Amino acid sequence: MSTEVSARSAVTRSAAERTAALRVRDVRVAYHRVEVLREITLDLQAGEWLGLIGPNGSGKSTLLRAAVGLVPSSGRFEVASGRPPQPTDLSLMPQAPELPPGMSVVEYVLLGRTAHLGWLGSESRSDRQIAVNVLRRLGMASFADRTVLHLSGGEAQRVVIARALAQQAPVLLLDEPTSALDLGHQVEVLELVDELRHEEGLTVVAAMHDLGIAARYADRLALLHRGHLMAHGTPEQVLERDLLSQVYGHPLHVHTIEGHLVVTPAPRHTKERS
Ligand SMILES: Nc1ncnc2c1ncn2[C@@H]1O[C@H](COP(=O)(O)OP(=O)(O)OP(=O)(O)O)[C@@H](O)[C@H]1O
Repeated sequence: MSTEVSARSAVTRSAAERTAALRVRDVRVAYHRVEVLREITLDLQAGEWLGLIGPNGSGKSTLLRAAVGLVPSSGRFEVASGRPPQPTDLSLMPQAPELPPGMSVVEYVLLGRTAHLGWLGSESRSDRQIAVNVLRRLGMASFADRTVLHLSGGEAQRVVIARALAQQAPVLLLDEPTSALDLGHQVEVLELVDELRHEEGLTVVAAMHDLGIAARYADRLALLHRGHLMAHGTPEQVLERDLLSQVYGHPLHVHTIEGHLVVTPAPRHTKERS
């Protein structure tokens, strides 16, 4: 079942395609001949936030990794001008990157500038300033000279986000960016990304497991299940109780609390007392 919720006219669709920051066309990925992404087609407008949701193993990371060429795919990814993405077009914050031992935080964040350096080029003072500014905006300026291996899980995750932001690509791909963060830091990071979206027209694709948080920040959600795009639309359209219960394999409730969507598991069936 595929639910493309918004039916647009052909005229509107071609206009939207022209302004898309990222187009995904019939993308398929197979690992060892087992297909894990099947005919994914999506358009992302400049400045839009797309939330990528779905159970474990549904294909979220694979889609993000395929977009930056880390896994081979068939079909097409295209950026605004209709060409395939170059390293400066898309920035991926991977789910669990290895942090190089012996590297300081600021050196690690500077790796985000690599896509902007020429062959054998080295970082300039302005690259360093960009890295320091990103760390400052994430409240991590005082960590700049610490070694990356001596960070807590949440601190390390924020440093990985800093590296992705330092790349200053127009499209930011975040793979579970806040899974290791406490509530305060979750909001801080997501608000910063949202600010950059509004200030600089950054386009965001964020894979997240917390459906309520995903709904709060995303303009649209894309729900993956076993490599299929099951639903695609506004959070109100996609966070539908029966669909989510089917996809997640457990009865779920969808509530609206103080204007925000919240998804909770239904309590397990308990035996009625006789
Ligand atoms: N390198 C690989 N080799 C073989 N199979 C892989 C590889 N990477 C991922 N897979 C498989 O591809 C499918 C999709 O995985 P993927 O990591 O994209 O899912 P996900 O939605 O990001 O999951 P999660 O929410 O658990 O991070 C899974 O069945 C997974 O086991």
